[in-house]
Amino acid sequence: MNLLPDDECDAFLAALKEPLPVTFRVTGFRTHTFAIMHLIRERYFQPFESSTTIDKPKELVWYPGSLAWQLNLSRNQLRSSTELQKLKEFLYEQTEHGNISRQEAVSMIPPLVLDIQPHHKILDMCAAPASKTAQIIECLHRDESNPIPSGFVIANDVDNKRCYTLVHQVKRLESPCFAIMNHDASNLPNLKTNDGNILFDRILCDVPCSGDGTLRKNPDLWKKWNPGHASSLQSIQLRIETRGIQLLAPGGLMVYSTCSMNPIENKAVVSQLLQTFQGQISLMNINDKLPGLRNIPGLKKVPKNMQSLVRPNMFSPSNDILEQLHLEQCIRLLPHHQDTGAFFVALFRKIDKTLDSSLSIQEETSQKRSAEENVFNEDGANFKRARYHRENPFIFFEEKDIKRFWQDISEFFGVDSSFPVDQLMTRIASDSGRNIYFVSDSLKEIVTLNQDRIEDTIDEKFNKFDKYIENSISIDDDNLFNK
Ligand SMILES: C[S@@+](CC[C@H](N)C(=O)[O-])C[C@H]1O[C@@H](n2cnc3c(N)ncnc32)[C@H](O)[C@@H]1O
Repeated sequence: MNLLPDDECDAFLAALKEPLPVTFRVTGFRTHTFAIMHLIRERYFQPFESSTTIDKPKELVWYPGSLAWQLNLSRNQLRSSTELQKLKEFLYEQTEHGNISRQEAVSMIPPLVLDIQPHHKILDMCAAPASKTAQIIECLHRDESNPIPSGFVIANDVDNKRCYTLVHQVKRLESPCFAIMNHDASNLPNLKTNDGNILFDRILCDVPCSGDGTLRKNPDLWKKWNPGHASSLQSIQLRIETRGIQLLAPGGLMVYSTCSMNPIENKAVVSQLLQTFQGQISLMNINDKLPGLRNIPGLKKVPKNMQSLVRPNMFSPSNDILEQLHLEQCIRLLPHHQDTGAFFVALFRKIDKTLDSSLSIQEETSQKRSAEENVFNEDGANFKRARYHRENPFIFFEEKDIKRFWQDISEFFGVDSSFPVDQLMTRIASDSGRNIYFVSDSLKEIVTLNQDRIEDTIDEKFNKFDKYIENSISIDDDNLFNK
């Protein structure tokens, strides 16, 4: 099929048959991050030095700060190893504390190419279970001297249950600059601010896909795979990606990624998007951003025998157009390149000029397409959209709350009088069992200005904008004093 050079086929197939090695990264960019990494190297990597049976850990050289590592062991081998008991316990414990993330190597790539800065407004369109969202939040907080950056991250997922997993994963990071939306990403509503609708500086579009890049981790996929799978997902992938471009600010970057090797979900989707937004977006070169990462350029043409379920945008455009698209700037990571799963990454930049009015940010239309049509789980299977539950309102502290609660709390914990009390909120109007949350001022603006949409749409029994604020600085948390 010409998916890879002939002389790499044997290595590719051999890698696919091997279990996936364990990879992890130490989270964040703070001083303690480097202290934890030092501890791991000095103390927990010791058994590898003396062992004759296990390979030494390998640094993922393209990940900044020497913070990501690969063990030449599968999860099962690590679980059953007595030699590595201490490392195993440490990894488990530190994962619970949010200091370590057991993330697939290739899945770490998309957030890295976005070059995230603390002032960026960031959207993660298909975010659950949040491994990349966590990475994005860490980048936003990379400047230790500024604990509440002006930027923020909105993470969205259509699957209501998976949004709770998202909450669980991300709350360990204790960021006041993070909110979750639960919505079909292909029809995401605009979010209002005092300056108009938000256009995002950075967007991660990690779409639902057929997932054949995860064959090493999910061997069951060998039995389930069929070519129609990718074809049926292509339409939603394209619609999500299109909405992403509409929500991207001029000059902003959007990364499109899949854990699929299928050109129908990768090259064909990227090529269609470039043609739709011709002259308004450009494809960026990723290779120079991650030195040391082995990969293969994006395919120029979709192999003919993959076009089993035919739509026009599954075919390659004419050679003239192809030459202008520069699809070779996308990257494909294959399992034999550096002993990982497979992945596809494309990076777009929105050209810094006013958009053609037909493509400008669309006010959400209550699309006639049923929501169910747009919902796919991780295996790409269409599932029934979960019924949405009414979420509690977001109630920011007012003068009466300050008198009733905050005085006692702040005295007890010795909170500085400069603490921005008006950025505290609760989710329950009554006094009983209240959790108190802290959000940054930019996030407060978004929550306040978009609150009405929640009620409107719930009345319609169709969830258009339903979010959970989860920054989880509860009052018994030591971090309250640091914020
Ligand atoms: C590949 S996974 C995302 C993985 C995630 N970015 C991470 O790094 O942990 C794709 C996600 O898309 C979600 N999804 C499926 N259809 C969607 C849609 N129409 N809109 C938004 N999310 C969708 C799925 O629920 C799933 O959580």
